[in-house]
Amino acid sequence: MTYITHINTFAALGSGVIGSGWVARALAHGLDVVAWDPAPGAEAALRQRIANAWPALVKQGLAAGAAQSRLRFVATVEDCVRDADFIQESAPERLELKLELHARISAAAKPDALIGSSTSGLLPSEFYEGATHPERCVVGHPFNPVYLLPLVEVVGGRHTAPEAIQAAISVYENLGMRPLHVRKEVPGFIADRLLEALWREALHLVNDGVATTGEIDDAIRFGAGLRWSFMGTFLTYTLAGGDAGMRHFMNQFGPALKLPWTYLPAPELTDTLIDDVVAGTSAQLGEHSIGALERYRDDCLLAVLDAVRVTKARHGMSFAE
Ligand SMILES: NC(=O)C1=CN([C@@H]2O[C@H](COP(=O)(O)OP(=O)(O)OC[C@H]3O[C@@H](n4cnc5c(N)ncnc54)[C@H](O)[C@@H]3O)[C@@H](O)[C@H]2O)C=CC1
Ligand SMILES: C[N+](C)(C)CC(=O)CC(=O)[O-]
Repeated sequence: MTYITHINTFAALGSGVIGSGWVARALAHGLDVVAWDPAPGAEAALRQRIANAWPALVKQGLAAGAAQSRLRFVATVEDCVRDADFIQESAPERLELKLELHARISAAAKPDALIGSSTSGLLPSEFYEGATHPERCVVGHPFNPVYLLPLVEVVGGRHTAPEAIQAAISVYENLGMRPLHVRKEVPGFIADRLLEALWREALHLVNDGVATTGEIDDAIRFGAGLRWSFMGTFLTYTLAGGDAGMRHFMNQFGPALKLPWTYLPAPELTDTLIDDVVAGTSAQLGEHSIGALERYRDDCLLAVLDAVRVTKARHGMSFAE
């Protein structure tokens, strides 16, 4: 089976925070967009959100023919999806609601139109259970604001065809995104599992009176947050091991996982796990030396710091705010 990957018409169901972000991204890429949301006043709210996002999209660069006027708001699910080449659902995070909605969407859609859900963690095998042609149904989990952040996690369910995953990846790439195929259908996928661990600890810190929410946010935005924009945790910690890299880092800081600093259970640091981590980070290092990556990291940090400073000043803020 082949799926539609050359998209002219993008359908968006649910036009809240995430749905409106998808609409903005699709419009900025020069597509026709059809949207549906059952809430009273949803169309006006959507158009307002798009207008608010548009200056950033103009700055980023619009595709030829991109226009806010290419958005059409319709009255039913069926009108929204009937002629769509690609469908993205961003309805509330409730299993029963998504189950019922996807049965309706998939029954009315073209059989070769891919269907993506923005869910943050519900499992596609569960909420696509009643779908027609479930083999073309995937999760495409985006990050807020959807019109600027590139990451989209692509997850298949029990019935999803491997070709549908590849086709969805190709569609998201054409929308300027950076798809990440989550190969196992696990709750929270990859990114939210990481974010939730941080979030849970942040709430413990507040609950225990250790720090205010502002202090906790400062702990992120003046430290790890700056480097996370260009280097992930594994490679960052490889550099933190000095010239000896990840194996030295694991020897030195691995035992602290058992103290424990967090309220979450730590994984067993088996030889296999350490070897896998070392092998993975070695592959990430490739031909680069630690020194070269340190220069790259520092260069990036300076550029990010400068960008943040200049942007804050433009908005009337000091760097420390
Ligand atoms: N807010 C976030 O940071 C992120 C949310 N998501 C996911 O995106 C989805 C939507 O979340 P948000 O946009 O944050 O929620 P939201 O509450 O901002 O928007 C949900 C929209 O769905 C509409 N709606 C209500 N019943 C509906 C139905 N039966 N069918 C279609 N639409 C319906 C509501 O009127 C509302 O406009 C959820 O699955 C959520 O897990 C994914 C990534 C990030
Ligand atoms: C809070 N959240 C789980 C809905 C967040 C996400 O899913 C991704 C994001 O934008 O942080």
